[in-house]
Amino acid sequence: MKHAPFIAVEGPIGAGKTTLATMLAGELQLPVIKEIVEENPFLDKFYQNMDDWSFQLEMFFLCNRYKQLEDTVNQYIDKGKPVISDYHIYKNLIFGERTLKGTKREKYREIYHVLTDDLPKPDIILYIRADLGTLLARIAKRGRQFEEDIAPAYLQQLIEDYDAAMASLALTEPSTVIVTIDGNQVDFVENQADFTAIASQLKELMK
Ligand SMILES: Nc1ncnc2c1ncn2[C@@H]1O[C@H](COP(=O)(O)OP(=O)(O)O)[C@@H](O)[C@H]1O
Ligand SMILES: Nc1nc2c(ncn2[C@H]2C[C@H](O)[C@@H](COP(=O)(O)O)O2)c(=O)[nH]1
Repeated sequence: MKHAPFIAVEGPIGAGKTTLATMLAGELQLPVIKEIVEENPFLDKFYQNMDDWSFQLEMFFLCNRYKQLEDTVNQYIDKGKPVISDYHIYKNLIFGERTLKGTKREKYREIYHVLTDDLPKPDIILYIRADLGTLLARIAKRGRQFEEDIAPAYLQQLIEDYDAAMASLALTEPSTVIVTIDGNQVDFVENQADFTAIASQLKELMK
């Protein structure tokens, strides 16, 4: 790779993004950028009434990620330092297209493009795919109270949205390497060999 890579771990809710990004950062001695979740004032309200709270929530995520990405550019990318993040800013569009309707969706889409089109995109995406049963089990294991009522149908839609989004990114961002990880079969938490295989593949890609 010509320059120090910007790596993003992606996948639907509970796929293991934060876990994998943190483990890889430790193994490869990389700085890690993590999603701000617990301080989010709208998430619990959103899960109780999506239609009422989706615009506030999506705008909050977008503004937070925009600021985090700006800081990441200044601290790492512009200085030629590699960095790993537990999300790709494109997820704002994945969620926004799913949760927003009508003019709010159109306005949000415009704001997303104005804010992000000129920002650097990850060179490598580690995309963790997992089926509904796996995601529900991991969300339950994580035990966040506000996620107890996540509708399985919403999660299933997001699984499909993520697949479509990664296929679309492969076409629109052809220089991005997308590595798909089967999160149902590959267990980087319990199985050291599985983790080592992912870390080795990433090291090769970073050369
Ligand atoms: N491969 C795995 N096997 C078992 N548990 C996992 C695995 N990946 C993640 N977990 C657990 O599942 C929960 C959700 O993982 P997390 O990394 O928070 O997902 P995400 O960031 O994608 O939402 C956490 O409790 C984590 O410890
Ligand atoms: N509607 C949206 N919800 C989002 C977005 N990003 C994250 N989330 C939710 C999903 C989880 O409940 C929680 C943490 O996300 P993880 O994927 O790290 O588990 O926040 C979003 O952009 N829109």
